[in-house]
This record gives sequence, C-alpha cells and structure tokens, in this order.
Amino acid sequence: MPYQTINPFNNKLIKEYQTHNDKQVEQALSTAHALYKSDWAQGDIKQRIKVLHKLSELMASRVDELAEVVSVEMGKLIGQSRGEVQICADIAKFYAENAEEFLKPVPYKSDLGEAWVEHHPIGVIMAVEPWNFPFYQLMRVLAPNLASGNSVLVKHASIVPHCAETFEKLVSEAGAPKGAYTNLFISQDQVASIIDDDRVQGVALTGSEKAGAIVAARAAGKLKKSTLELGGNDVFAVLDDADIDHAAKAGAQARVSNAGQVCTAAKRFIIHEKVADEFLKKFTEHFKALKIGDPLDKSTTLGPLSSADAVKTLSKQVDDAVKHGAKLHFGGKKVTGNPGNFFEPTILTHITRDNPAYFEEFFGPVAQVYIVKNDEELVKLANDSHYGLGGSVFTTDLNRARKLASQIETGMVYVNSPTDTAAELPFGGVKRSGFGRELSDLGIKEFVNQKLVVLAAKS
Ligand SMILES: NC(=O)C1=CN([C@@H]2O[C@H](COP(=O)(O)OP(=O)(O)OC[C@H]3O[C@@H](n4cnc5c(N)ncnc54)[C@H](OP(=O)(O)O)[C@@H]3O)[C@@H](O)[C@H]2O)C=CC1
Ligand SMILES: CCCCCC(=O)O
Repeated sequence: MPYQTINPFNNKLIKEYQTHNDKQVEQALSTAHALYKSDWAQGDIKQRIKVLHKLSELMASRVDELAEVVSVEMGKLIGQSRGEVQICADIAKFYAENAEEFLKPVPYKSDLGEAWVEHHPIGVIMAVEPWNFPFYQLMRVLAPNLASGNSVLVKHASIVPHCAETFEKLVSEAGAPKGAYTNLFISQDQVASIIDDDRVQGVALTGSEKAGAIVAARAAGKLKKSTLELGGNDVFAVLDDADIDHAAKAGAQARVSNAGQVCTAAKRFIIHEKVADEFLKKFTEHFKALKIGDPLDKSTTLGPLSSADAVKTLSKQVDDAVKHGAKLHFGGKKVTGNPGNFFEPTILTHITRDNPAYFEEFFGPVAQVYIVKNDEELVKLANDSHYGLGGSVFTTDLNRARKLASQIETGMVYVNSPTDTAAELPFGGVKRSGFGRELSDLGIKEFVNQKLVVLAAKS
C-alpha cells in the first residue's frame, strides 16, 4: 500500500511519501536497540519524563495546527481533531507525572526474606497503528514505553503518513534521542521481519481483527507478547427509566462521532420496549439534523469516511443487512453528487440473529436498533457478540446500572455516558476485541519486566 495523503473531503491526492527500504529498517532497529541498552533507557527515569513534559507542552501549544493535519488527512471534524490533539497532550502529561510512581519497586511480604518487584524496560516495541485517531493511537503507545525506557518503532496506517511524520518530528523536538521513537513507512512483510528480529521484544497493534490475528500470531511464533485493540460492536443500552432526551442526543453523537469510525462507538442500540418509540423518534430527529460538509468547517456535523473503500464496504454491509430482512428506518446510501467519501446517517431496525449484520461491526454512521422487554433480555443480547470492547447503559437507577455493567462482557462499561477514554483510565477489551490494556497504570506495565528480587532470610 503506498503511503499517501488523500483528502477524504474531495479525494484529492495531496502527497505520496517515499517508503523505507530494508537497509533503513535495519538502521532504525539498530539505533532503537542501542538506545535501549544505553543510560537513556537503563538510567534515571527523570531524563525521559522531561521529554514527555516537553512533548505535552508542544502539542498543547499547537492544537489548531496539528488538528488541521488530522482533519485534512482522515476527515475528522476539526473540533474533534482539536480534542484528539488535546488528549494526546494530556496522555504525555499523565505519564510524565505518574510513571515514576507506577514503576517504583513494589515490596512483597514473604517468609523467604525481603522481597520486591522492580520494573525494567524490555527492549524495542513494534507498534502498528490505525488511521482513525492518527495522533492519539501513537501517543497511547509512545508515552508509557518512552517513560519505561523501551524504544518504539511504528508502522502507521498508509493513509495518514503526514500525521505519522508530524508526530515523529514532535517527539524529536521534545528532546527524545534518535531511536526512542521511529516512524517507518514500510510494508506488511517488513513488519513481519521486524517482529521476527530478536531485538524486538513486544508488539502493540490497534486495528482490525484480521490485522491483529496476523500480527499477534507472528509475535507469538517468536514467543513475544502483544497487545491488541481491535474492532468493537458496543451496546448503547437505554432502560425504561432513562432520561430519553439525554440518551437520544448522546446516542446520536456516540454513533456519528468521527463519522462513526471509532472502535468504541455506540453501534448496537438496545432499547427497553417501554421507551423504544420515544427514543427512536428523538434519535432519528438528531440524525435528520446532521449536516455533512467540509471537516474544516465548524458548522459541519458529519464528516466523510476515511477512504472511498470504507464507503464501499459500509454500503455493501447496509445493502446486505436489508437483503437479509433488516428494515431501513433512515438513510442507507452513499451521498451522491459529492467528490467526498460521504455516507448518509443510517438507522437499521428488525435485525434478526440470522442476519449477517447482527454480528458485524459497522465502521461508519450506521446504527442498529434492537428492542428488549427487560434487563435479562438486554444482557443476553449485549453479550451475544464476538466482540467485547466497551459499552454504555443509560438509566436513573444506579444500582441497576452497576449490576448490568458487571454482567456485560466487555473491557469497559460507562453509565449515562458513551464509552470514552482518558489517560488515567485503562482501555481495552476481551473476546475478538483483543487483549491487554493501554493507558493508566496498566498500560505502562504491559511491556516491562516485573522482576522479583529476594534477599533470602536464611543464607
Ligand atoms: N480498534 C480500532 O481503533 C480500529 C479498528 N479498526 C477496524 O479495522 C477495520 C478496517 O480498518 P483498517 O484501517 O483497514 O484496519 P487495518 O487493521 O487494516 O489497519 C490497521 C493497521 O494495521 C496495518 N496492517 C493491516 N494488516 C497488516 C498486516 N498483515 N501486517 C502488518 N500490519 C498490518 C495497517 O497498515 P495499512 O494501513 O498499510 O494497511 C494499519 O497500519 C475497521 O472496519 C475496524 O473494524 C480500524 C481502525 C481503528
Ligand atoms: C474516544 C477514542 C477512542 C479510540 C478508540 C479507537 O477507535 O481506537
């Protein structure tokens, strides 16, 4: 796949980027490994924390400029791109302020003697990242690993090379030495060869199940740990005692944010039968009010999908769903007469379990609406999924919410809010949504050696 910047708003090719050859890859690997062996990685964490503070300041001071790079390259609304840049600054700051605490030795009580667990970097980490949050996905893997002393090589998605190059420059400008973070415009075969290399000790991927399965299998074949954050088919549950105005507005936003291209977007709307008509009416009104347009125009409320292929995939999914009996309550088609990758906000109802759509993730502004009689039916439907990433429950009864949150088989559940993300909270899922956690104290420990040391009581 060529590394190209194509503006999804008008499908104009802006720039094609030169790929890296095997010699350049070896140079990057060798530099990253040498840095891991140096005092930079093995020595005082304070030198690394200083870089994260600077990186946070740099991103926070360039929100508008960096946000435009995102919106032009993958079509995110400019306001949402600004939010993405800001959370990147927050993540860098969070690890700058907390990594030392997370990685300090942990004492263990033992009859064997004085015991503690130390946290050491393990080497070069290969990261493979997607286009939908082109800076956030990079910061999510860089910040904890730079703090712990691991060197990071990244293969970013081939449709966001400007974001990839820009982020690498920011890390360098923040004072990170060469080798701490290296962006590689490489092929999938080159990724495989890098994973095979003994200097690489871990692999992190965010993306599709298909990519995750291939990359994690390659890593496992070399006995290397991987973390995967893959697709999701998150429920947005609305109980009979919920604030319907709030749920309908939050639900519409949760489905169409980033044009629906979010792994933790609300995708399956499971509504209690007592409030289904009211919810669907208000939810549909919000979809009708959406305004497609240039992501750089702040009056736009629904941007383009990331690529023409993404529109083709989504269009086929919707057509197939209807062919298998789903009812098209609203929308359903690619927007015509526009050079951009626009798809109508769409609502599908009456999806039965034998419809392929029932188990499919729709990575675009397409909502599936289901109606249930009670909480038991809700949980059964919510958990009848190959995925298990996030999910949300809207209700005024928090005890009922707590019970449901514990019963829903995902990595994250939010009550009275769509699934979100924050530096201090773990992020990740189960089942085919992947494994491992990013962010928070959990994210920094995925790729460290948690080494036990015991001073034996009896010599
Ligand atoms: N969890 C998440 O946040 C995301 C999930 N997705 C899921 O993925 C689906 C498709 O989106 P898409 O962008 O095509 O996702 P992909 O999984 O194809 O791409 C994600 C990243 O993986 C790389 N990649 C893909 N296959 C391989 C491979 N065999 N070896 C090494 N690297 C590989 C891609 O490179 P390249 O770009 O060069 O193909 C990209 O950098 C979406 O519908 C959604 O379900 C997508 C984006 C984010
Ligand atoms: C809100 C941001 C979540 C990003 C999750 C993803 O699509 O990878």
